[in-house]
Parts: sequence; C-alpha cells; structure tokens
Amino acid sequence: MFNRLKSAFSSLVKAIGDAVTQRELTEDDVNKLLGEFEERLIEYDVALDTAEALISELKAKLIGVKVPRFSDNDYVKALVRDTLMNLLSSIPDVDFDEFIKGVKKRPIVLLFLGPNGYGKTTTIAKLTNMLLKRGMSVVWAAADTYRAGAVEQLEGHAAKLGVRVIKHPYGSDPASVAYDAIEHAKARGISVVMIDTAGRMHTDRNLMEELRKVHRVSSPDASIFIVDALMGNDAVDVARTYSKYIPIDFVVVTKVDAYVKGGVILTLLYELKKPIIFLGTGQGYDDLIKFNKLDFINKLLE
Ligand SMILES: Nc1nc2c(ncn2[C@@H]2O[C@H](COP(=O)(O)OP(=O)(O)OP(=O)(O)O)[C@@H](O)[C@H]2O)c(=O)[nH]1
Repeated sequence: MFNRLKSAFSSLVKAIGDAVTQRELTEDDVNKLLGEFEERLIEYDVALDTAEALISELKAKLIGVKVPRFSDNDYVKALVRDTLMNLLSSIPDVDFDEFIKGVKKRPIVLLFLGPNGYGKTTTIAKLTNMLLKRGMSVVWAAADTYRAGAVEQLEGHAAKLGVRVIKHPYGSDPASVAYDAIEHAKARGISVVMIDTAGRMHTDRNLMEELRKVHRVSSPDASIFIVDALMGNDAVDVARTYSKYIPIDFVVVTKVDAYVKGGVILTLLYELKKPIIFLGTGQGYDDLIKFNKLDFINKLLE
C-alpha cells in the first residue's frame, strides 16, 4: 500500500538529514530538495495544489533549520510529520463505530454515492457484514434503477449476507425506492438502511439532480462517497463535482490493495476536507480497514 508515496517521503527525510548534518539549510538547499520531492509527489498522484501547499509549509519550516548534532533522522521525520498534520488539521478523524453509536434515531440511513465500478456495492456489503457482526439489522435500497443488472448484483451480495433488498422495476424513481426501504425499516424495527445509488456520469446534470432528490427524500444520516484509488486524481475531480450537488459527509477509498502510488489519499484529504472512514483492501467482505490521519502519516514516514 502506498509504497511509492512512502518512498518519496523517505528519500526526502534522508536528503534533508544528509544536508543538515553538513550545515544549516539555505533557501537554495531547501528549494533543491523540495523541487525533487514535488516532482515525485506529482508522479505519485498528489495533485498540484496539494503538492504546492505541502511544499510551501515544508519550506517555511526547513529554511535555517539546525538539527541537533548526532541526532538521527527522527528529528527530520517529526518535522515532516508535524507539517503534514498541520496541513490536514481541519479534517476530523471519524470512527465509524462511534458515529453509528452516536445516531440515536432509527433507522440510521446511509446513502452511498460514486461512479460505476468504483466499488459502491462491494463497500455496502462490507459495511453490512461489519454491522451484522455487531448485532445490528440492515436493509438495502436498490436505488440504482438505471443500470441493467445492478439490482441482481445487489441481490447476489444480499443473499450471501442474509439481508433484504427493497427494489422497484428498472426505470422507476430511485427516490421512491429509498423512501420504501426507510418505511420498511421503520415497520420492521430494522436499525440501518443502506441506499445503493446508480453510478453516474458526474457531468450528466439530470442524473445528478435525480441523486439530489434521493438525498432530499431519504435525508441520510451520512452520505458516503466511494473513491476508486486506481482512478487517481480523476476520482478527486468526480468527488468535487458530486459535492456540488450533494453534501458528502464521509469518504471510503477502495482498491488500495492494488494501489502503490498513494497520492490520491493525500489529495482527497486536502482538497475535499472530508474524513476518510475506511480503506477497501480487497474483494472479500472483511477487506476493510479503518482509516485515520495519524496512522496514514506515520505509515508514510515509517
Ligand atoms: N481489489 C479490490 N477490488 C475491489 C475493492 N472494492 C471493490 N472491488 C472490486 O471492484 C469491482 C467493482 O465493484 P462494485 O462494488 O461492483 O462497484 P460499484 O461502484 O457498485 O459499480 P456499479 O455496480 O457498476 O455501479 C468489483 O469487481 C469489486 O470486487 C477493493 O477494495 N479492492
């Protein structure tokens, strides 16, 4: 996971460490070190704005820095760690279990958003698996009434997990599926409703308006945007467009098991300023790990 981005950070730490043992860093030294670092950030999917913001914070910290004699690279690592934490300080870390515990109304409604193939359905199945293990009951709304096969795909996962799918015929109004699923949950005392929406071409205005209606009708406790890490910065652009129509509360990044670059995580945090709650690490139902910023930053600097 993220091996490339990690390698960019470890090279930077080593380069700074080597330079400061010789002398105090001048502006020229810093520009040279950070210039090379910035190229690598961009190569590994960090968007230009994010890379520039990080470089400018690092630059301010590094010029004139004197590392205590005989100290190892831990001093430099701590400096880079503080800079990253600072850059991302406005984004709260959200623990999904705590969030679920904190919602007192029933049913809890979770709306899942994101383009086709990003991993929405799989993520819904993974989160359901997790909540079922905690003793909660779940029902799904098949609000992708658009793509042929979407309902059957959902039903395939539902059968494996033993959850019910509320569905309407293809072409019907997705908002009414969401509404019915919530009514069903209220009538049966089911604790969580997960709404699977159609993957949209985010440039299609009508379809985005339709999603907005699903959001209005279901009034979710959280809208969760699914990002496919392998799509790199395109995924960040898509998320930004979605967020113009629907408020995104949380992000889940999928396919990080196959993603070595790593930069999209940093870009998403910096650009969207929304908490990433989980990383998808495979196709199995248990392949989901909690995300928090400090762990991520520590991993980059391991
Ligand atoms: N390696 C890996 N594959 C994943 C992960 N999450 C999802 N996938 C795979 O990605 C593919 C697409 O996932 P879906 O869940 O069907 O995507 P979707 O967003 O629901 O797409 P549509 O159903 O087309 O709207 C499937 O083959 C999943 O098994 C992950 O974390 N890691």
